[in-house]
Amino acid sequence: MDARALKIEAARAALGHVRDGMRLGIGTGSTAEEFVRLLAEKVAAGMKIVGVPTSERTAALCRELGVPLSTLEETPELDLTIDGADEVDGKLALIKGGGGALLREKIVAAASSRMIVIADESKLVETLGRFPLPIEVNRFGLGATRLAIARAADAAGLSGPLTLRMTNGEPFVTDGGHFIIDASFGRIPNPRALSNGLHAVPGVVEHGLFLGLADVAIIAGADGIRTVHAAS
Ligand SMILES: O=C(CO)[C@H](O)[C@H](O)COP(=O)(O)O
Repeated sequence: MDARALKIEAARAALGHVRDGMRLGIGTGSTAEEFVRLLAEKVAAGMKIVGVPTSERTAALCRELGVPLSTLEETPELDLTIDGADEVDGKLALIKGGGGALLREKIVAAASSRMIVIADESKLVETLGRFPLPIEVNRFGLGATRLAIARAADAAGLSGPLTLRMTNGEPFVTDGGHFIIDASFGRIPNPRALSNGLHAVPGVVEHGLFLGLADVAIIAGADGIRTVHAAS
């Protein structure tokens, strides 16, 4: 099975958790898009849900496919968010933000009673950090923020290149109008310490460590679907 087929399998399994009447957070990325396509089929067949998208990209796909949308202003509490991830560890700590939507993804996940992560098995890791950690930063004071991030990482015992994300020769700009620094720290044995340190940097808007947010991960692999639950 190729990677896309695995993403579809994970998305299909997650769809089994969606019930009529639910208020859904809808993630961003290629795996989340497979979920949107399957969800749209259910909606076309009569399922009543309302979705809050985590990016303009996801919102556009939902509109195109007829998935009804709301906002966190209209619908501030959600029943379930289904989203992809760049890395998932065995305790369901995540790295997200490869698609640049980490801020809205975290706000939506935090507004949800439950979060289900969908991924192919390549995303499952023993320790987070192989994937560079996306850090969303205010455009103002970029040099000072970068230095403060390096110091916060150092205090957590980490170091590595901090690369401003670029697209077509220009800095990548998030839906919120911010920049992203991709931090290649390597293994992150204590994500909580790093998270706390990064949150203390004024120019950091948010980072891609999702800790204590995911309840279930649905991982599709060559041997089938594996469901990982967060320890209660
Ligand atoms: O965090 C994300 C976007 O900000 C995505 O969930 C993450 O990048 C995974 O994407 P994909 O399903 O395309 O591998």
